[in-house]
Amino acid sequence: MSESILSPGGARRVDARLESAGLLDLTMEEAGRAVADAVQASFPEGPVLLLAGGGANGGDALVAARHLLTLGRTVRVLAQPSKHPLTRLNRRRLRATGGEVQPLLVAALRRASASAGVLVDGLLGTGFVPPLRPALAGVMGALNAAHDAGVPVLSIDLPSGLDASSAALPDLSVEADMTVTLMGLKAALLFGAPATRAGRVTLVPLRVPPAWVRAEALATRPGDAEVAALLPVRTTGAHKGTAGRVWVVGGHSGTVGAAALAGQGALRAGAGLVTVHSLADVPLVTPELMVRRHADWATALPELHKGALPDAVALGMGLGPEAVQVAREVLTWGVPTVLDADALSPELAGHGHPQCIWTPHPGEAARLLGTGTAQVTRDPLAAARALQQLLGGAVVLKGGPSVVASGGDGGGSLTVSRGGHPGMASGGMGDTLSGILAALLGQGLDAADAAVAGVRLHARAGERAAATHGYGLTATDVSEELGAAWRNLLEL
Ligand SMILES: NC(=O)C1=CN([C@@H]2O[C@H](COP(=O)(O)OP(=O)(O)OC[C@H]3O[C@@H](n4cnc5c(N)ncnc54)[C@H](O)[C@@H]3O)[C@@H](O)[C@H]2O)[C@@H](O)CC1
Repeated sequence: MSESILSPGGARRVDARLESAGLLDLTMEEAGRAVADAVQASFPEGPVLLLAGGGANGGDALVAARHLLTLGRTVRVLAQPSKHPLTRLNRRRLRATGGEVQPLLVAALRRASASAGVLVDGLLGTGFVPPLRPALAGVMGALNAAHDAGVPVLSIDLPSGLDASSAALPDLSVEADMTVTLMGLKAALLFGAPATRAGRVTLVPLRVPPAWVRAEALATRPGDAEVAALLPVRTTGAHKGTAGRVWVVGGHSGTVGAAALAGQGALRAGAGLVTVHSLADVPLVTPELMVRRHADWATALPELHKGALPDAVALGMGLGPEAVQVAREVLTWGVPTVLDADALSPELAGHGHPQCIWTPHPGEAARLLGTGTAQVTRDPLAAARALQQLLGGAVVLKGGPSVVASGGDGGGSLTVSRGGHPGMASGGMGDTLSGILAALLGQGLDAADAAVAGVRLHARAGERAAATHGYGLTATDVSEELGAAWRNLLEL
């Protein structure tokens, strides 16, 4: 199932629709109940200490407290005063069912947390507008101190203090072991240092009309079954000429391995015939790979153009200083093309076509956009969208997780990949990905589908290889798991 990623503004607009339909009370009830269920399932022992802020995030905590009470748990609630009508209503409901609500004071929090089995953070959700007001800073400091002392913390919607739409870490935010996020994912739960504050994230979609949420989604995160549906299917009559002919254009003195890895990735992602074109001597990492060494590109490219062109090209991996010139010419062929590494230059903006996939990492993205890497990593969704507008085709902004932006009617789409492994942070991984993407283009996928499927395939292969190699993972290990990763996606 595809999951939606919501901005605070998007969540607010769904909220407004729920309110005008008279459903907001039921939604808060469902949210609070889901939080109580998560507490029961993951933290079944000891008293539950719930902290409720003044907004609807606090309202969710009050609903959770009522359910936990009726389940027989010992419950302690510390709450800020609230003007929110539903939060006030749920405070009355909690009291009416025997729950006590005390003021949210640092001293009371310190006392109660000493014996708590779990602490529930319902202070701030998507309604938080930075910067944090000092009154809550002391409370959050005491909450984090309890966490450091070993009390597990469950945050509602997102850890308090995080800006839902930003991947930048604020000075102070709650450190959670688990986050129950509501209706849709939030960018802060997926990217950068804020994501590490959230612990294990569980999405509770809530029974809200899916179309309302989809209409507000900044981006989606496709499920594996949806990715599997994009993968090419062969007929029994398939042969090497119909399974995609891929050219890898890359490699230079000292960086020939990059082209070889891309070639290997393409073969392992199902390409029928893969030829590496280079000015350098490319090692035959896989004997099935064909290699053509050229004297110079000025002569080689027109010659190649005169013959049968391939179904897809991967270009730029270790290609060196001539990459932009080579890319300019290859792009005129109109063949589906993956542009990576040295070919990721702002000079190529306007030279691409709809069947191009551009694959920058954050540093390359910053260079393309004329900005800093920090700006790219602070908001990878916005950066991916801006790159797609600059370059056209599909863009894979690589990272953990990667973002795919593609064009099209209605403004195109943004998807966030799932999975992968930190062991994939090693040289050559991007080269393998370029080969995979070219193989999928060569097997007939369009740029957007190839990008989404290829990134997930790469991540899944990385997960498999990491099970054996951990942080010692190499790009070759990932390539070797590609066939099994493909099977895993299909076997769901
Ligand atoms: N449809 C939805 O969007 C749903 C939302 N729900 C909950 O509602 C939350 C959003 O509720 P709200 O919009 O009421 O907002 P929040 O409850 O997230 O935040 C508002 C509260 O935070 C305080 N606050 C804001 N900025 C602050 C700052 N800089 N320093 C200190 N305090 C600050 C405000 O004074 C107010 O008390 C979600 O995160 C989620 O937990 C759920 O009830 C389920 C349905």
